[in-house]
Amino acid sequence: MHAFNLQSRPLGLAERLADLAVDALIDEADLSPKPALVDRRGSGAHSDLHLGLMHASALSLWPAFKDMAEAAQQLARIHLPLREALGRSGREGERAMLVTTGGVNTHRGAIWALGLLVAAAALEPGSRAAGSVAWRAARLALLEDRHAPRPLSHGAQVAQRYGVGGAREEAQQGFPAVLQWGLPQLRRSRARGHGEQNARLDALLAIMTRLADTCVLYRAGEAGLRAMQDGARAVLEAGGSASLAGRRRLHQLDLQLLTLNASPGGAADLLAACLLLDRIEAAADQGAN
Ligand SMILES: CC(C)(COP(=O)(O)OP(=O)(O)OC[C@H]1O[C@@H](n2cnc3c(N)ncnc32)[C@H](O[C@H]2O[C@H](COP(=O)(O)OP(=O)(O)OP(=O)(O)O)[C@@H](O)[C@H]2O)[C@@H]1O)[C@@H](O)C(=O)NCCC(=O)NCCS
Ligand SMILES: Nc1ncnc2[nH]cnc12
Repeated sequence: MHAFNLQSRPLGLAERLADLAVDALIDEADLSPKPALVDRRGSGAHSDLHLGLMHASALSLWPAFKDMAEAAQQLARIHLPLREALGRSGREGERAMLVTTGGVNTHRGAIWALGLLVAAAALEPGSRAAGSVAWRAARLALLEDRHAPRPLSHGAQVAQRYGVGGAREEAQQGFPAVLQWGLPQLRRSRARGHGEQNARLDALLAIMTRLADTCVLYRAGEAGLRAMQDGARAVLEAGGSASLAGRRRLHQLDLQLLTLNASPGGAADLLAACLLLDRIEAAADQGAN
């Protein structure tokens, strides 16, 4: 079911992609129990976030995602004018998010990742394999938007301090955390019959085993990042979130990350990217265009 399918006229491609992106964000927010993140149980390591705010934020981004997909359809190739059009829509999306949340950053990384992916999918509607979409998104991310402000963001501070590439590099490399870890784990856990919610949790954990999450680094340094990566690996090695041993480990990881104030917000964004790519590919399998 999609958030905006209430109108009677058939939806265009850009609208359907925006629906899929918003759905992926809402499904990520709802997924529970996620370690130290906002979910149905509560606010995790965040004092300024809650589930209703995550939903409202996701819904506020629909016009920006639609605009990005439309720009890709209209400009129809990977070049600077498209990259800069995406930057404008992305900044417009950030403004809408901040108005909706009263100034709280809920989805900055997600606007970037899902925006690029939505545009990449709209560029070539017949080519929706996850790897192909991510590769086009990477080529877009490699173009330098001349109008992008360069604030000393948390990500930029962490990049200077620890020499990690963060959200920008993850996109420029074609979303390896999603393509190599999240998506294969999602599909493996589904194939083992673990149930959709457990498969999504396992995909999040698989992303957490590898990601240099700048949110975690900013809040909890390298010790926090190690705790996130090692703890996520321990859950998967114990059998994943569908097993009793894995659930016990997941509970321990939740407590540990809460103690460290280490929220894996970047991994959460990339889980949403993973769900989006999975659905775009499934739409292709069903012959949608
Ligand atoms: C290119 C940008 C993504 C800017 O990147 P930069 O690193 O400079 O900026 P940040 O503001 O730090 O945002 C990056 C967000 O990306 C997520 N993330 C973190 N690590 C990774 C990773 N390795 N790979 C992918 N994604 C990652 C993460 O987002 C989540 O965390 C957010 C909360 O973070 P923060 O504000 O630090 O919050 P708190 O710790 O809670 O702070 P306090 O409240 O405690 O103070 C949350 O929003 C999640 O989404 C990082 O935060 C891009 O934004 C950009 O250039 N935009 C310009 C517009 C544009 O061109 N758009 C293109 C449209 S396609
Ligand atoms: N569920 C979540 N909790 C906290 N930060 C997030 N950023 C994106 N999704 C998030």
